[in-house]
Amino acid sequence: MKFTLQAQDNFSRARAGEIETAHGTIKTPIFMPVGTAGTVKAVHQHELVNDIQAQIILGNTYHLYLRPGLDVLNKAGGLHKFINWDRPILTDSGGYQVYSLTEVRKIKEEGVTFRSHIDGSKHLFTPENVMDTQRIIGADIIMAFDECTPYPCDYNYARRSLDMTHRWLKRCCDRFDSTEPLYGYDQTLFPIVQGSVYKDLREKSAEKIASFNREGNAIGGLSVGEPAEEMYAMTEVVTNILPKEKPRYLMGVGTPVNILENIALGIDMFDCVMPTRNARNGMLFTREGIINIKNEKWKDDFSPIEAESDLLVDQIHSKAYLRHLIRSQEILGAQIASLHNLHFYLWLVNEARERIIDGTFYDWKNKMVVKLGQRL
Ligand SMILES: Nc1nc2cc3nc(NCCc4ccc(CCO)cc4)[nH]c3cc2c(=O)[nH]1
Repeated sequence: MKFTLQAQDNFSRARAGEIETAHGTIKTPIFMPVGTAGTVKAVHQHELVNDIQAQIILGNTYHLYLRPGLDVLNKAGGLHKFINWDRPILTDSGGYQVYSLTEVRKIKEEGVTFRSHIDGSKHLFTPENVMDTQRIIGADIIMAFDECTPYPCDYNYARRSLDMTHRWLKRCCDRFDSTEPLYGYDQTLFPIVQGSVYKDLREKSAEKIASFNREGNAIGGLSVGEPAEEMYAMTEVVTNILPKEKPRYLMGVGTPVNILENIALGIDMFDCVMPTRNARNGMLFTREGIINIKNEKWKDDFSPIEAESDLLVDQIHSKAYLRHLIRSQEILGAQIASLHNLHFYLWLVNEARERIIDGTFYDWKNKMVVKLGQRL
């Protein structure tokens, strides 16, 4: 994997670049649609995801391991072949999903035991077997097995948690560096910075992660309920330390405003379920602000969903029609709203990229942050 920096903003830490992977080049800043179980929910034909020019999609080790399972993925020749997607894929390592999706779980030095949220069966994830699993899935970029430190937590818990994440990272690197890719193309392992909302722990973790000298670095333990100001403060501390010449991936972020503020703090890669998960209950992100399409005020508004958008469904369908579909729980409503939101997120980060390159990012970002935060 190769990262090329193409432009650096003069008034912020924002930068534009390109990441070359075995499945093609990603232009940054980038938003990665979350295709949890091998698809982007409600937008099941990923030809549609193609329409929205998604450059890379995100999968989850936890979900894919449970269903369809490693045997099927191995026989398919990996996830790319299984879902017939020939562009880059990134998989999260499962640490966060076990923490956020399962009740019964135990975290020990060896790893995490948990019960499947699907059928209650018992499983153990360790740094080693999560590396082996991500080799079988075959994503271009894979994540280290970490503990996403819960929020809030006291200082001592955060310190012990990040020390274990660092020990697990060493085990991930040893395993990854001593195994080969299974399908003939290289994969890249990103370590993950933790440290909760404690400045000194974030500095310690960022220095430790940077010392592993991997090809890209991720920031975890944020977008877990902390106030946005805390998120920005921790991102600023960490991007101060992570090497400039490597991509920085802020996990699970976020709202359009979160994304713009973190681009200005030097983040290159984002993922979040928000655009698709919130779309299903009618939350639409637009250039002018947030629309709750179920609101009475759109009942007889026959204007296009978003006239300025170059997405077909935004132009040919009205707000009134989408309101009707969502209120009627029609699948088409979820599909249109999900497509719209994904397209908006991809437009937003591409617009940011172009403005970083032409030097107009900073003023535009400050204007957009005001507009994007308002409820229409
Ligand atoms: N391996 C690893 N993965 C992570 C994924 C994350 N995802 C998040 N936040 C997602 C938060 C999130 C969840 C749901 C919705 C939709 C409902 O409004 C939006 C945001 N934080 C995260 C932290 C980590 C982390 O430390 N380590």
